[in-house]
Amino acid sequence: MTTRYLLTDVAPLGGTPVDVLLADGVIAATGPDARAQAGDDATVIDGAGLVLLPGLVDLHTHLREPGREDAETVRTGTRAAAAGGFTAVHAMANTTPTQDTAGVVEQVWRLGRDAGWVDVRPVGAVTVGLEGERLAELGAMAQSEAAVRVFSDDGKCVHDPVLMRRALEYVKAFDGVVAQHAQEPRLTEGAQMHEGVVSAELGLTGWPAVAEEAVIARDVLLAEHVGSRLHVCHLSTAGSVEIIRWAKSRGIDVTAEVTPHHLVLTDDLARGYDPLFKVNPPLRTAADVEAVRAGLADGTIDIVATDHAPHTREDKDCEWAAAAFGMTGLETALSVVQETMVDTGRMTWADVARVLSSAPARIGRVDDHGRPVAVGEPANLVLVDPAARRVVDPREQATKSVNSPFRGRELPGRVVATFLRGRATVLDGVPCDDDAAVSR
Ligand SMILES: NC(=O)N[C@@H](CC(=O)O)C(=O)O
Ligand SMILES: [Zn+2]
Ligand SMILES: [Zn+2]
Repeated sequence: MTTRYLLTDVAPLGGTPVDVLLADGVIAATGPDARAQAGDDATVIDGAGLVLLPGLVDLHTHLREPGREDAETVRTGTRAAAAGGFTAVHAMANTTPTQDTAGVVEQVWRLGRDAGWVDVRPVGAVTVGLEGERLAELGAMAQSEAAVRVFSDDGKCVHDPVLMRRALEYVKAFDGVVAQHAQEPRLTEGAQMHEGVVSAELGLTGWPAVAEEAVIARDVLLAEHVGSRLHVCHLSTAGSVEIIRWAKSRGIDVTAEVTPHHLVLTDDLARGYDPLFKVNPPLRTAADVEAVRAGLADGTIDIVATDHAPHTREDKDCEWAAAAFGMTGLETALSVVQETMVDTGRMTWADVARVLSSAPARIGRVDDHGRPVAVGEPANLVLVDPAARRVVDPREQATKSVNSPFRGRELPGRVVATFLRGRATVLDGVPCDDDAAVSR
C-alpha cells in the first residue's frame, strides 16, 4: 500500500484553499471529507500558501538514452523531470540508435517504467534514422507496448513535402500527430544564431525567421489538405505566431509549443559568445519574445514544452561555432512560466495547468495526466510554492548536464512535492530516491 497524504489548505489551480487526501493512487477526498477520511496514518503536508496543479506533462524532452548516456540517461532525465514538477514526458526520437522501430521505442518505454520517476512516452521518428528519405515504421511503433502517438524527426526538419504529406496521412489511422521541427535546411546552412542586427555585428551566419515561418506555412496547408493533425515544435518568431493564428481561424487542426527560453531570452545574449545560449531554433529578438508571450496568453500557442536538451561539457565548453545546440529546461520551466506569464498578470494558475499539463496531455494522447484536480482522478499532481525564490545552480540540479541558460539567475517558485499515482517522487523539494522504482 502506498502512503496516504493529507495536503492541508492547498489552493487547487490557485483557487480557494482546501484539504486534499491522496490515497490508493487517486484523489480520494477534498474539503472536510479529506480530514475525516485521512485517519491517523496519513502523512500531513502543510499546504498553506501552496498551489496544487495537475502533474506537468512535457511534449518535448531529450533523454539521450540510448546513445548519449554521458549527457543524460532515462533515469537522470526523468528524475530531473520529477524535480521540475512533471509526471509525464515525451522522449524525443533523436537517440542512437534512432527511435524509429518498435524495438527501440519499447526499450525507452521500459527504461522509463523501471526508473519510476514519471511516465515516459517515447516519440517515434518520422523517417528512418531521421534521414528524411523514407518513412519509419509508424504503425508498428503505434501498436507497440510504447503506444507511440507523437512522431517527430526533431533536431531535423521533415523538409520533403511529399514525405511530410504521407506522414500526416499515415498517422490519422492511429490518431497520431506529426510534431515538426520547422527549419528550412537550405535557408539555414551553417547557421549559428538568429539572423538580424546582432548576427551582423558578430559576423555569425544567421538563421532567418523565414526559415521557420515558410515551413510552418507549408505544413498547416498540408495538414488542411489531408485533414490531419499537425503540431509545431518550439515556435520562436512573431511571424510564426501570426501563421498559427491564421491557420486556427481557418479551422486547421494545428497546435503549437513555445519553450521557456524563447519566452524570456533574446539574441543579445550571443554577444558574450557563451555557447550556453546557442540553441535551435535560436534565441530571437525582444519583439519575438513579446509576440510569443502574447500568443501563449491568447491561446494561439497551445503549450509550453521544455525542449530539455542536455549536452556534455565537451560539447558545450568550446568556441561558439563548434558547440552543440541546446539547453536544459525541465527544472526551470515552471519558474520561467511563473515569472513571464503569472507574475506579469498575463495568465492564471489555471492557465498554467492548461499550457503545461492538460493541453500537452491531450496533444500526446496521454491518459491519466492533465486531469482536473477532483475526487476520483489519478493523483498525478505537483505542489508549488509561488512565493519562494531561488538562484539557479546547475550543480544542484538532477539532470546530468549543466547547460542551463538560467545559471546564476534568480527565479520565482519552487516545486515542493510531485506525486505520481499518489506516490511522492519529490518531497520538500527533494527527489525521493529511496521510494522511486518501488511501487508502480
Ligand atoms: N533544441 C536544440 O538546440 N537541440 C536539440 C534538437 C532540437 O530540438 O532541435 C537537441 O537534440 O540537442
Ligand atoms: Zn527541434
Ligand atoms: Zn528538441
